Amino acid sequence: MKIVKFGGSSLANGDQILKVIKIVKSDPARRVIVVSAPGKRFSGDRKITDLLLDLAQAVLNREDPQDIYDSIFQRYTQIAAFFQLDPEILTELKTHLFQITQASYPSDVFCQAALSAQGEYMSARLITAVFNQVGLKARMLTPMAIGMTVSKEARNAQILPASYAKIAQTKIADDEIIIFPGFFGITKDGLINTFSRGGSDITGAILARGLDADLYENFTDVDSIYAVNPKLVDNPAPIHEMTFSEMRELSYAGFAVFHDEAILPAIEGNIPINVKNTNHPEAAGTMIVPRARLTHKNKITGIASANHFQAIYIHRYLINRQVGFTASILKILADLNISYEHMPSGIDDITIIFDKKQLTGGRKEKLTQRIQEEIQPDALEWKNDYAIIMVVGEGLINRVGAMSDVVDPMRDAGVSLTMVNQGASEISIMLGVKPEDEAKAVRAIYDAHFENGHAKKED
Ligand SMILES: Nc1ncnc2c1ncn2[C@@H]1O[C@H](COP(=O)(O)OP(=O)(O)O)[C@@H](O)[C@H]1O
Ligand SMILES: N[C@@H](CC(=O)OP(=O)(O)O)C(=O)O
Repeated sequence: MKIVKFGGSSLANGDQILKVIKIVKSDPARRVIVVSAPGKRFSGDRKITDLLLDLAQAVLNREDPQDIYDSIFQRYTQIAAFFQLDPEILTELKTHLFQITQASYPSDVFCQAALSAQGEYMSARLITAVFNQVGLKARMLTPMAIGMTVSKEARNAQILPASYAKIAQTKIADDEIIIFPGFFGITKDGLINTFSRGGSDITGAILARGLDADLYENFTDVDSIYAVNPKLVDNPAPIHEMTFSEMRELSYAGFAVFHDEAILPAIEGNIPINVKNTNHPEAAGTMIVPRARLTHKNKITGIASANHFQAIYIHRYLINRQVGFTASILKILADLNISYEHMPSGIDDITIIFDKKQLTGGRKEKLTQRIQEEIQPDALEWKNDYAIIMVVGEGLINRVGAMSDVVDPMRDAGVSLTMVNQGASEISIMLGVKPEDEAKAVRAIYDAHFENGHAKKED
C-alpha cells in the first residue's frame, strides 16, 4: 500500500485536482490520500492556510471577518462548481467553519491552530465528494477518528508515540480510498493542534508508519528535489536518490520542499519516500531511502541555506578549564524555556545559535541579562541576523579535502565565514555567513561542483 500526500499546489484549483484524480486512478496501490489546503495558484496568490490565520486574527480582534470568509469560500466554491458538486456541501462547510470560530479556546494560539487546520479539513471533505463524483469509492477519515493524538505545544505539535498502535487498527476496505486531512492532530484533551507550517508532510509520514505502508509518495510542483533551491539557481541538478539523513539535514536548513520533521516516522517505519511532481507524474522524482539501500554515494548531494537565526557569541578566558561552564548556560536556557540550534565552541569562546522564533517576547533580553550576571563573560555580542549554509553528502564521510571543496569556492567568491562546523554530523559541513552573503555562498559552492544540471565529472 502507498500513502500519497498532495501539497497545496496540487490542490489549488479544479485543473490541478483533475491531475490528482488521474494519478490516484493510475495505481491501485494508492489507497490513502493525505490532502493539504488549497495553495497558491499563481505567484502573489494567497494560501488558504494564510487566509484562515487572517480569519483567526480578525476573530480574536473582534473585527468583521466577512471579507476573509468570502475570499476563503470563493476558492472552495470554484472547486465545487468545477466538479458540479451539490452546493449543499458548501453550506455545510460554511456552518462548520463558523462553529469553529465560535468555540472557546484555552489561548489565542489554540484558536489560530483550530482555524488554520480547517483548510485541510474542508479540503478533505471536498476531495472526498469530488472522488465519489468521478466514480472513485472514497471515505474521509480524520485524526479524531483514528486516534492520531499530538502534543500540546500549540501550532508546533508532535505526534504522541502511543498513536501508532491506534492508527494501525484502522480498517480500510479493499475497494475504498481513504482521504485524510493533513497538518493537524488532536490533543489528549480533545483540542485541535497543528504541526508547524508545511506539516501535511508530517501527517503523510505518520500514516505511512502507522499503516506500515510500502512507500510514501509526496506529490508537489517540482520534478525532483534539486541539489540547490531552484529559486537560487537556474536548471539545478536533480537528486535522484538520497538518504533519510541527507534529507533531514537539507530540509532542516531550508529545502522547503519536504518538512524536516516528516523524516523521523519514515525512519522509524523504514519506509522509503518518493517526492514526485503532480504536473509531471511520469518523472521518477527523488527517492529518499535508508543508507543501506543507497545505490550511489554523492560527494555533495545538496547545498541548503536558511537565515532565520540569531547568534550570541560569548568569550571568557579558560572556558576549557571551567568544569560545568556549558551546564550553567544550558540551565539558563532551560529556565527561560529556550531551545538552541547549534553550539560550536573554542577554547575561550562559545557561540550559541537560535531560531529567531525562540527569542521573542522579551526572552532575548532576559537571556542576555542572566548570562551577564551568572556567566560574567569577558565579551558578549549578539549577531542579530545569522545565516547558515549546510553542505550535505554521504560521500563527505571521512573524505580528505572535503573542507577545502566547500571553503575554497567561498573564498574565491569573497564570502567571509563566521563559523564552520564539521564533525558534529558526519555527512554535513555547516557554515555561518552574513545573510547578505547567503545566496552568493550557495551559488559559489554549487558552481564549483555542478554544471549544466549535473555533478561535475571529477566529483
Ligand atoms: N532543493 C529544492 N528542490 C526542489 N524544490 C525546492 C528546493 N528548495 C526549495 N524548494 C521549493 O519547494 C517548493 C515545493 O514545496 P511546497 O511549496 O511546500 O509544495 P506543496 O504545495 O506541494 O506542499 C518548490 O516549488 C520549490 O520552490
Ligand atoms: N496548509 C499548511 C500545511 C501544508 O503542509 O501545506 P503544503 O502541503 O501546501 O505545504 C501550510 O500551509 O502550512
